[in-house]
Amino acid sequence: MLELRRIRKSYPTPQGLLPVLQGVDLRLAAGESLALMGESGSGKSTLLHLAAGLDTPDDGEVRLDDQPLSALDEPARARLRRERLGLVFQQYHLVPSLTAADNLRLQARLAGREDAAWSRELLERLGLAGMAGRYPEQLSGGQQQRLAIGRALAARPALLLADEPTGNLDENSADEVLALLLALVRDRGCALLMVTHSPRVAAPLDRCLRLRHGRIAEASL
Ligand SMILES: Nc1ncnc2c1ncn2[C@@H]1O[C@H](COP(=O)(O)OP(=O)(O)OP(=O)(O)O)[C@@H](O)[C@H]1O
Repeated sequence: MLELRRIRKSYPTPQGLLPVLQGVDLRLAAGESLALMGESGSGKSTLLHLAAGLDTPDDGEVRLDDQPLSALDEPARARLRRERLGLVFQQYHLVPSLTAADNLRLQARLAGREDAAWSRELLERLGLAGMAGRYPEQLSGGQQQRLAIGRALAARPALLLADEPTGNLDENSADEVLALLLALVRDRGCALLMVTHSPRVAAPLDRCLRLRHGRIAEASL
């Protein structure tokens, strides 16, 4: 499903090049869920952006559905993202001029997979059914976070990439939303790569990896 091979990535900084990823290998099978942990600044978000084809590695290869992303031009990468991936980033990137329901609908339509019943079910299961007609600014932070999760799942992606998807929720809501996210992902056979700082959030996932000094290792919680 997703494969990262010998990925290297550095950022230019005023002090010179900052090496962030220094030979990262990772494989995620269809339907598998994987937690990615590591200290702040260890490169987790960088890895997620590379996996989504939103940034390119300095060296190494990202393969999605056995296709090297580097072989695709940007429009083809964007199409692959729309049709195969769901993204939940720390900034929700909801469309402010669209209601909650329309944020979901737009995502599904862009992927050519509009499904009113599934959108309704998502809003319901995420506890947002009564808020379908509200605009993002009329929702609390936690509700926006749940809407961002719903939007990412609206087009039934094969792979969900999520960066701290429950980071803005209190512990009880985080547990609830995480359980729901895992149920939705498992129901659909969707693979999941989730960045988290929390061993508690990582625990129910199939595997856990840790980024350290630019490399990746199997982690125990
Ligand atoms: N565009 C950029 N230019 C320069 N440095 C960057 C850039 N993006 C990230 N970095 C640096 O690269 C390192 C890795 O950043 P990244 O956001 O991937 O870490 P992270 O593990 O996701 O951190 P956190 O857990 O705090 O979100 C950090 O030291 C960060 O300051």
